Order: sequence, then C-alpha cells, then structure tokens
Amino acid sequence: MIRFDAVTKTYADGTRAVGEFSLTIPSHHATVFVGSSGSGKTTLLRMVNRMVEPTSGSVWIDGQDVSTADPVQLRRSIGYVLQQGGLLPHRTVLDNVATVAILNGTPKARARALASEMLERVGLSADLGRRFPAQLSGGQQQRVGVARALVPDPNILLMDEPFGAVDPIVRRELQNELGRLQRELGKTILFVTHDIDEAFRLGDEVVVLRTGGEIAQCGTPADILAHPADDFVRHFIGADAAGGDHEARKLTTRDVDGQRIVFDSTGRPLGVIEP
Ligand SMILES: Nc1ncnc2c1ncn2[C@@H]1O[C@H](COP(=O)(O)OP(=O)(O)OP(=O)(O)O)[C@@H](O)[C@H]1O
Repeated sequence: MIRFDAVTKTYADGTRAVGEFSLTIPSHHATVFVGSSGSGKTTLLRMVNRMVEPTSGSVWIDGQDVSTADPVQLRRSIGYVLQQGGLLPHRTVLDNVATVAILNGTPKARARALASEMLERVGLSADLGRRFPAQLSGGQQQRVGVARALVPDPNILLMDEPFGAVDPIVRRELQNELGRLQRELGKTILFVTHDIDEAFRLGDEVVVLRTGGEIAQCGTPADILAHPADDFVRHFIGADAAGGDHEARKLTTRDVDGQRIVFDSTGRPLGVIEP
C-alpha cells in the first residue's frame, strides 16, 4: 500500500507543482494518474521513490515513511519504467535487464538467467538479449524497460508514460501485455499517462488530476465513465459533446456476454472493462 499524506511540492523556482495531495493506493492493483501536461503526475510518482522530495507531507509504503528509508535501497526495491527506456547504451540488452539484480547482490550468472527468463516473459526472444539497445525497435526497448524493472521482483512498479513514444498499434500491444503481466504477477502498479483511453484500459483505479495535483475524480473506469464528477472530468474523458482537445464522443457501457464493453458515440467498441 502506498499512502500520500498531505504532500505538497513547490520547486526551487517557485512553481507549485502539487498543492495538497492525499491518497491511498491499494496493493496488487494498477492505479493510473491521468491528467494534462503539468498537472503534477510525474512529481507525485517520483515522490514514491524519493527522486522528488515533498516540500511538506509524507509518503508511506506499507507503514514506512519513505523519508526514513535509504534512497538508493528504496530505488532498487521499486521498479521504475520511463518513457524513454533509460537503457544503458553500451551494455547488452541482457546486461541491462540483469543490472539491478546484480547491484542487489544476486550472483551474476543467476541474475543473467533471471534476466533471460524475464525477457521471454515480456515477449522478447532470448537472442535479442545479445543486442545493444539501439539495435531494438522503440516497442522492444520499452519491453526491455519493463523486464528490467521486474527482475528484482519488486512489490511496486512505477511507470511514467512508458508507452508514450511508440506508435498506436505497438502501444496497444504493450498495454495488453502489461495487463496480462499484471494479472499474472499482481504487482502494485502506479502508472502515469495523459491518455484517458490508456488509463481506462490499464487502471483498476483511475485518478483524474487537475493542475496542481488536485484530484478531480478517483474511481474505477466504470464509475468515472458512468458518473463523471463534474464538467472538467466530463470534458477530459471526452464525454461532453463540446469536444475541445478530444474528439467529441459520448461513451456508453453495455454488458455483452457477461463483459462490460465501452462504446463511443458511433457505436464503435473501445474496449472491455475488467470486472
Ligand atoms: N525541476 C523542476 N523545476 C521547476 N518546475 C518543475 C520541475 N519539474 C516539474 N516542474 C513543474 O511542475 C509542474 C508539474 O510537473 P510534472 O512533470 O509533475 O507534471 P506532469 O503532469 O507529469 O506533466 P507531463 O505530462 O508534461 O510530464 C509543471 O508546471 C512543471 O513545469
């Protein structure tokens, strides 16, 4: 469980990125922070592994205040996947994936075996492990980023727009794979995106943020779709006919063969909401 307790963040230049933010994130679920650029999503995510220190307030993981944890240990115990993979360019893919396990004290051979297994698990063949990151496609690099984060078997996985830089088809594939992995592994995932469709597809719980890290609405995708809290949320999820940034669409849900399907205004199915 991750708990944000009245955290705020004002950067050195005076930018108030997060007002006062409190939220409990349940274990073994995927929680998605979604909001437009500058709403404070990344700032909040990075408070969890202390890459950003709150100006006031605290973040707790399973009852421990993270400000009392050793930051290096903390970061090694939490998986972190970034938009631009963050892979080490001069190390092979296999070594990239094995690195954190080695740093955590796993013997090299064992770490490499784990890395190889994890590459397969994220849908990459073992022989890709011998390549260097630049010899992979963007989608493959993101899979490597996910594998690398999972090798130390962290309880928590932080994902900051991990699929933002790949084309829509690959993006959809990666989302599906992550959904599958999550069903298998049951990690506590905190995922940041500005894409509401991605948020609804991946989140058990979705937190819609306004500027300053203010929570506009928090709930399951079905709750938010069925009962948007206000005009801001209605607009953000594209459910208002006025459109704005999003293509105008009215979303509806319908139960089909025991599954809850989301449809757009033209009747096109957008996806299935997991029960
Ligand atoms: N190091 C920094 N110094 C000053 N201001 C910052 C810093 N990092 C972020 N900010 C500002 O804080 C606010 C929140 O930024 P943050 O990156 O958390 O938002 P975000 O919702 O993740 O945005 P994006 O989707 O564009 O990544 C923005 O106004 C941003 O310009």
